[in-house]
Amino acid sequence: MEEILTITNLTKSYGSKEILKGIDIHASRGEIIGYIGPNGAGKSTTVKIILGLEGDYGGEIKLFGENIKHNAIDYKRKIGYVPEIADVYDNLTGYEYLTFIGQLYGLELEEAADKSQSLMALFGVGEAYHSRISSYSKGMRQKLLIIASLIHNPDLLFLDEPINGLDANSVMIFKEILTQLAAQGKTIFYSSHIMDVVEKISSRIILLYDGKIAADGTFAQLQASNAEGTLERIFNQLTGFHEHQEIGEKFVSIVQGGQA
Ligand SMILES: Nc1ncnc2c1ncn2[C@@H]1O[C@H](COP(=O)(O)OP(=O)(O)OP(=O)(O)O)[C@@H](O)[C@H]1O
Repeated sequence: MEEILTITNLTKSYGSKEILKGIDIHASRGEIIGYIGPNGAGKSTTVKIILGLEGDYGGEIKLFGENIKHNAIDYKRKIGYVPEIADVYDNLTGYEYLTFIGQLYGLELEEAADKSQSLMALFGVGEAYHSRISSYSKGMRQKLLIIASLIHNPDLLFLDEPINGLDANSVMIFKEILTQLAAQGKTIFYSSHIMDVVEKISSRIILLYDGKIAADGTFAQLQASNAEGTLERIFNQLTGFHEHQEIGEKFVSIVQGGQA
């Protein structure tokens, strides 16, 4: 299988805080990798390093066979990214934003416009194409971000909580899009805390915990070597967490004026 992304012994610190303590990740063509871990584990940090948005790291990252340190610009054309929190230019219309992004990636205006309009229509937001983004609902903005990440037909896609705000029908469409993209040989990194979605769509799941890769395998493999049952239970087990009931009870008690 052609290796698209190879991360070897990646380390990253912020000040004296070690976030990534030497992680190894291999991703091949056509894989959908569910990249999970507790809040603050370093998932976004990993993605930002791969995208070249964070420079100061240890270890080696190869994309499409080349070390990203030696090939600073070219590889970015082959990557799409849906950030968890995005600064979208509110004053632009959907048309202006998407054609701007498309042209940044080297598309001609007409091609970018045709693609954008068709993709917005398919996602059920075609009538908002010429409206300002400031008037979009949360889900409409998310659809815009998804389209913007795909407009240049990237080979590698990084998605951070991509279905945030999407309604149930749109989630079904989006899952189908991911399945089709993977079948076309695209590689997808899917970061999310919604465990049942990760469980269903990922061909492989990687769990980042305490700066290291705590698990890496198919859902079936994770079940075989950890808890049987859902990915949520496997996540609880691998992160050593069992106190949800106790914490929830204390929380409600304090809300109601009781003792901690
Ligand atoms: N620019 C920064 N300066 C200092 N610390 C940072 C910076 N960016 C991230 N961190 C710290 O690095 C750690 C990892 O953050 P990161 O955003 O990668 O986590 P995450 O796994 O994506 O979390 P979440 O699931 O909550 O989105 C956190 O402790 C965070 O406070």
